[in-house]
Amino acid sequence: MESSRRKTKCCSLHTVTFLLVTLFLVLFGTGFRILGSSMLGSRQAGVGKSGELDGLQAVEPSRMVYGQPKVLTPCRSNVLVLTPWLAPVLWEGTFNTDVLNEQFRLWNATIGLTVFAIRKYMVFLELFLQTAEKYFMVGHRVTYYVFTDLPADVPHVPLREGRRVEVLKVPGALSWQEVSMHRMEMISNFSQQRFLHEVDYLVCMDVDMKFCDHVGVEILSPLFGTLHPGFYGAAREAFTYKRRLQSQAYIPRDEGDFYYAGGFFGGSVVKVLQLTTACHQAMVVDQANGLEAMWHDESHLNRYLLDHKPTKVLSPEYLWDRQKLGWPPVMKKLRFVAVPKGHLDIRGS
Ligand SMILES: CC(=O)N[C@H]1[C@@H](OP(=O)(O)OP(=O)(O)OC[C@H]2O[C@@H](n3ccc(=O)[nH]c3=O)[C@H](O)[C@@H]2O)O[C@H](CO)[C@H](O)[C@@H]1O
Ligand SMILES: [Mn+2]
Repeated sequence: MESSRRKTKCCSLHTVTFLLVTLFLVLFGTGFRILGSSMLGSRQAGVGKSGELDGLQAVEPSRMVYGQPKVLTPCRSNVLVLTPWLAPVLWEGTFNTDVLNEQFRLWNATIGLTVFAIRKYMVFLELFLQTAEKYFMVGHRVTYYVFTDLPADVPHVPLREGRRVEVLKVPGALSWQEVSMHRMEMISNFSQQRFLHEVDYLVCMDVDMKFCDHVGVEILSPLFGTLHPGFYGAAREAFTYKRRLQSQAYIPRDEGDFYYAGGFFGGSVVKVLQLTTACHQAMVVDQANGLEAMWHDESHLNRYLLDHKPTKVLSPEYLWDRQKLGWPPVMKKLRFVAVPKGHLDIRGS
């Protein structure tokens, strides 16, 4: 009797000890993991505190745990993930945001975003900036370059740390086609004067849009374009390229890789400077010859990106129109979508 009670006592003592040890290990383990992940940046960037070794400093190797890329299991089987010139095509499921963020944070790159809000298009700017603060390059340094004829009307949107708005005053008395086309000229001029000295990358976007999901450093590359949502499944003959032989934007029917959208392109400042300068010059030549491409700047962008292959191509997840196109299952995320606009109303002066 006595021995069985002692046995029970002994057992419960063991159980308590076991539980305490387990609790200690779990807490210690979790604490260590939290500490480890929060220290990842500093460990990668520098040296451990106790890392003095005979006057030499020992650098702890960085450690990051994430799912293994599987050689025999393609990340997406129903979409093109690589162009014939080996540029990645960005779709949800093809990249790991944590890995990319870690790489870019070490480098501390600054991203410039150019957006035009001229005349009535100012109405789109507040939602654009608010949603950009939620989804665009979160955790990185961002400068929004707002080109406008109405500097006093630029909304004051609360910004995260390391982010700012720069207002650039430009003339406003242009038709909407002219505004759209003059963007190339203005981005080119400001790239030379300022952007080259202020930011590492430029991302150029339409303003009549809002962010709905993550758009991060995965897009950054020397030169990138975005698949137009209306043509990603179409044959090249159906693309609305400029088909007049005399135009600088001319593309024959048996040429063309993709139809890129005018509303989202970018790259390093040098590459964007080259692109916008070339497109602007091509438009000047066309104008002198009495030609205006049907899709204006977009036609010239397409000609340029055919000759200068982009180093990354963004899928239509990055530029979508839900009103026109719904939400097909191939789009796992809709990241940046059109805000409906009454064309005649908004485009009038
Ligand atoms: C999503 C997309 O790929 N859009 C392209 C498409 O039409 P969109 O119909 O999207 O062109 P749009 O009316 O949005 O004009 C392009 C952009 O120019 C700016 N703007 C325009 C007029 C104005 O009065 N004030 C002003 O600020 C504004 O930033 C606007 O977002 O084709 C255009 C050329 O025809 C451009 O290539 C656009 O980038
Ligand atoms: Mn637009």
